[in-house]
Amino acid sequence: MASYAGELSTEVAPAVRVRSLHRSFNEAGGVLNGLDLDIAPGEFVALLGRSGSGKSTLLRSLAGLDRGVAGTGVIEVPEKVSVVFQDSRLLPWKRVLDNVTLGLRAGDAADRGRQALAEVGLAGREKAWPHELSGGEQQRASLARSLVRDPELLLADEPFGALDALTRIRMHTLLRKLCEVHQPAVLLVTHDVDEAIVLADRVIVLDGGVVRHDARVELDGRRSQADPAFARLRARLLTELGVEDDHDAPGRHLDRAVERAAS
Ligand SMILES: Nc1ncnc2c1ncn2[C@@H]1O[C@H](COP(=O)(O)OP(=O)(O)OP(=O)(O)O)[C@@H](O)[C@H]1O
Repeated sequence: MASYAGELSTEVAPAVRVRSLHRSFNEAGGVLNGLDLDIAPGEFVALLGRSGSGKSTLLRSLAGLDRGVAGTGVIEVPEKVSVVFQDSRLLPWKRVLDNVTLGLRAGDAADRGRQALAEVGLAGREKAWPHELSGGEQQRASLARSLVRDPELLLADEPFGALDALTRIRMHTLLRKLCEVHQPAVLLVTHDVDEAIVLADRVIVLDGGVVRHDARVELDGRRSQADPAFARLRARLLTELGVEDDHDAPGRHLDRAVERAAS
C-alpha cells in the first residue's frame, strides 16, 4: 500500500486523519484493527470492502455516531461534517425545504435552502412532503440538506444503493458536479466498484480491519467503462475484494446499455 500519510505531510494538513483506530463490538475480535487513513481537503475517497469488513463502522466513527462502542485511536475531522445514508432520513412531517434547513439558525437559512434545492434539481419542490418525492428525489433532498451546511467533510454510506441503475448514474453526475463546486473532502462507502472508480480520486479497500489497498484513480474526463484503464483498475479492485471480474455477467450488459442511453 502506498504511504499516503507520508506524501501529504509537507503539503497541506489532511482534512481527515485517523491513526491506529481500533473498534470492537464484543470479545470475539476487532472490527477495526489499527486503521490509519488520511484524506486531503477536497479529496474524494471511495471505500470498498467485503460485507462486514467494517466500512460503516469506520464511517460512523468519523461521524461521531459510535458512542458506546469500545475502541482506541486518533480521529481528527473538520468542524463541519455532513452525513448521507442509503435512506434519505427526511422527516415525514416536515416539508422538503424545512427538512433541508432543519437546525440552521442563520437568518438566510430559507434562501440557502432554496438555493441548495435548486442545485440538486429540486427547484419548485420546496413545499412538497417527502412522500411526494421519488426515491431519487429524496436522495437529492438529502444531498441538499448536507450541502446547505457547507461541509468540509461529506460522509456517505451507500447513498445510491437503493436507486435504480439509471437514477444512480444521474446521481453520480450530480454528486461530481456538487463536489466540484463545494469541494468537500468525501468518504463514500459503496459496494459498487464501478461507482467507486467513476466518482473517486482514490479508492481504498478495507480488509482485516485495516486499509489493505489504496489506489489513486488516474483516469481523465468521462471515466468510461469502455476505457481499458478503467477495466484494469476494476479487475485489480475486484481481485482485492476476492471476486472474479465477470465481463459477461448480465449486470455488466445492463450497465453498458444504461451508460449508452445516458450519454
Ligand atoms: N451495533 C453493533 N453491534 C454488534 N456488532 C456490530 C454492530 N454494528 C456492526 N457490527 C458488526 O461489525 C462488523 C462490521 O460491520 P459494518 O456494518 O461496519 O460492516 P460493513 O463493511 O459496513 O458491512 P456491509 O457492507 O454488509 O454493510 C460486522 O460483523 C457487524 O456484524
